Amino acid sequence: MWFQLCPSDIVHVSAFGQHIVILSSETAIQELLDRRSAISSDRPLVYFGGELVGWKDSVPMCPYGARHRQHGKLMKEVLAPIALAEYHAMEEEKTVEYLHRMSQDSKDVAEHMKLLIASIMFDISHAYTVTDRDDPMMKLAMQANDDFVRIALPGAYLCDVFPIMRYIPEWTGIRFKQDAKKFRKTLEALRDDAYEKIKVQVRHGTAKPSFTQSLVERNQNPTPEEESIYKWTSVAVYEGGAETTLSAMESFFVAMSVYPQVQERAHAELMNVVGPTRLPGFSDRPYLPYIEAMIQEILRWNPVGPLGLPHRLIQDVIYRGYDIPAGTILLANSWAMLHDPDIYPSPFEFKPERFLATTATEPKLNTDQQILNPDPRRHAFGYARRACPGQYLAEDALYIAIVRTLAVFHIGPMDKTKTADDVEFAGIICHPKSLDCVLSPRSTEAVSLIPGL
Ligand code: HEM
Repeated sequence: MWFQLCPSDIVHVSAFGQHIVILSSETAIQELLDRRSAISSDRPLVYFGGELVGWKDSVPMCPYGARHRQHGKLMKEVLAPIALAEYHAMEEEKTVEYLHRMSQDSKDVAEHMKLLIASIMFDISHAYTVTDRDDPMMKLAMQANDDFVRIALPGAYLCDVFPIMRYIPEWTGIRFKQDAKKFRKTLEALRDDAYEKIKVQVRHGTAKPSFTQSLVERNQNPTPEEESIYKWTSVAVYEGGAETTLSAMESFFVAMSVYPQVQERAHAELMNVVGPTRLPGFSDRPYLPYIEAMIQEILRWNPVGPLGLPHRLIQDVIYRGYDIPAGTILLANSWAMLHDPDIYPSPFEFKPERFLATTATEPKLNTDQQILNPDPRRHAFGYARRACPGQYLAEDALYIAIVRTLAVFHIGPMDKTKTADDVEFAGIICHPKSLDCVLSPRSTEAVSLIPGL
């Protein structure tokens, strides 16, 4: 492995012939990912995940080209603004079910959140109702997600670095082949089971409206390639959306438990705008600037994907006089950019007000004339042609879960001595190391806002 001297805003690591370049400035990202998106919109096809497990056919991982464009068109359809508005009523309903569960047992916050997010994503993709934490479809999807997180890092398995190892036969009992077989089985079940059921329902005229049902109905004699794209795109709604939105929700709970003053200000805004006699809904959103700023701060404070997902260069590039060869994996260090103290003063503090309109006397530019506190979603949702297609659905889900939780519950730390300095996050999809917060009803009146209680 070697490192070499390169422009200060990129780090070039090379190991066993594989080049990885980490981009740590806005300029590097603009130059290498945004402007040159045509040559950096590919994904690295890591042998283990891509080839052996089969991720190479899915939206997040497939190479750039006709298949990706087709995926993209379908994703735009299910996530179009008009479709997102149609999901609002369902999201409000699912949030009420979540409040019910939380009011009965407020201990396992992460489990309640998983269930809420899975129920929203599966309703959109398959009109499938997730019942409880033992739901078979949710378990399958979570397993596939765990497998993905394990294998998504280039080089996670030795056979990625030494492709010759792929020829070691399975009967030798070698670990990576056994793992691959298990992961592939889970992934194929997730891709096929629910889709095949909906196909039968469409034939019998009993399918409920959903994204998958619309894909099956529009083309009842698809080619194998078309059908494969339909299946992978419908799975992408859950696979792209669940773990990521969950990570952001977990950051919200952690932030509220260690920044009580932020929680109280957000609650006060809710009381001013919505009042204590009803639950907040989507129609209140334009009138809640502090909550909106809080969503931005959640995405900045603990970016869900600190290094995003890897891109791959398809041709040689020169960046500030420095040669970067084709095949290089590009990683955007979004975390560094969202914690740059020259751009986001006091970057480790959770301060939603940094995104509110400042007074005339407050500076908007730093001494280098760079804009202070720009919208973090520029980095949080990735870049160019591979940018996240689910951004607005994610923000809707975060908004409704946040406002309704705050309207009914108070969030506090399990351990009262815990402060913001004790909070730690880890992972390529970044989760807090522990989610030790407790929820208690704000008041009897607040709990009585939950319909049906
Ligand atoms: C807070 C929630 C979310 C965050 C922070 C997030 C972030 C990201 C990031 C950083 C990428 C990589 C972009 C790149 O490589 O440049 C990505 C890709 C992707 N996201 Fe999201 N995401 C979220 C929610 C969602 C949701 C709700 C969906 C689907 C409904 C979704 C679907 C996808 C897909 C399909 C890709 C792959 C895009 C491609 O390669 O063409 N994401 N997301």
